[in-house]
Amino acid sequence: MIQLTNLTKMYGDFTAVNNLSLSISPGEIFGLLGPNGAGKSTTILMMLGLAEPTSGKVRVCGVDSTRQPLLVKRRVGYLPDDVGFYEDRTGLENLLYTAELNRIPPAEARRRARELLERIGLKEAAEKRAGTYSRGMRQRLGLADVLMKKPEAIILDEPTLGIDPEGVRELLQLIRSLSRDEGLTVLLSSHQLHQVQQICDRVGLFVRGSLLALGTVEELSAQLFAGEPLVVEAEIGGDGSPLAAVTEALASVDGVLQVVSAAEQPQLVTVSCSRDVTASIARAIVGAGMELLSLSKKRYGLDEIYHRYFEGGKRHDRAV
Ligand SMILES: Nc1ncnc2c1ncn2[C@@H]1O[C@H](COP(=O)(O)OP(=O)(O)OP(=O)(O)O)[C@@H](O)[C@H]1O
Repeated sequence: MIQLTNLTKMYGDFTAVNNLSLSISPGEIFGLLGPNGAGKSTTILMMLGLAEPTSGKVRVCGVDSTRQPLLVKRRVGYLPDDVGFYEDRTGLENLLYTAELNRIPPAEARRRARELLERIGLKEAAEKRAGTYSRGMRQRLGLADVLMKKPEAIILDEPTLGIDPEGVRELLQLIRSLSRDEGLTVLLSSHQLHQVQQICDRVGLFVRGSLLALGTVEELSAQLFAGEPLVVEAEIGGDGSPLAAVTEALASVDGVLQVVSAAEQPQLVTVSCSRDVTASIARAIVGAGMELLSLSKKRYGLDEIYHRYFEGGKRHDRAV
């Protein structure tokens, strides 16, 4: 449904999107994720035919967006991060105006608008002026607006921005159920991984114009943290700091790279290993007469992805 092939966009010497290849299937909900300035909006503009790629190809709904931008616009719904409505017209009137622009016959337009307003939870507010809507209500009206013309795919740029947590939850569930019920392909961009990952079938992590990883959130963490040392955490009973004793006990365990503990939690000893030697660690600690309260493998997940890539932590330069 959406096919990007070696897509690159330069602004002068600056590469905003670097050789991006991506394929999104019909009915899929795909999250294009990345921190501010990653190149998400630039990619979306190229998909919509609103920006010309420096090189590479972009096809949406089988149409070359660069060559036939008007055709793409007819088939794809686009929700920008801040939707413009006629503030002094009601929600319903705004939808009817969109219908008119898309040459939808009046009776059908009215039926569809009412149906959508109910679906998005704005039935009661249908006759209120859009200028009085909250940010969350505006985004939901925006969603109804893009659905008026029955698009095959919708592209949402930062749809959850500025909405309170309950509003975010409602909006995301709405996007998911619309996609499922109508077989709609959804591409959404966000720098809020925690929020959107729950509804995305797959995500692509985009940093400084390059796609660093692609897949489900689990696959993403496996790709991003492959080659990292395995970390095992051991909780040792008793008073005082067991660090010296654990270090000595593990000195002969092949595969152990480093043994550390934090001053504020001396009983919790963190062991970095080049491979999974959890069982040997357990044997060595117990064999040295210490009380092993717990032993667990630390899994890299959303928190680490978030910290490392979205909050400006250490950056990987490996691209897929
Ligand atoms: N018209 C332009 N001219 C020059 N540089 C641009 C232009 N548009 C975007 N950029 C630069 O390209 C990079 C990517 O911008 P883009 O808006 O695509 O990122 P983004 O991931 O959508 O970020 P945000 O979440 O902040 O919108 C940024 O460094 C931005 O400053």
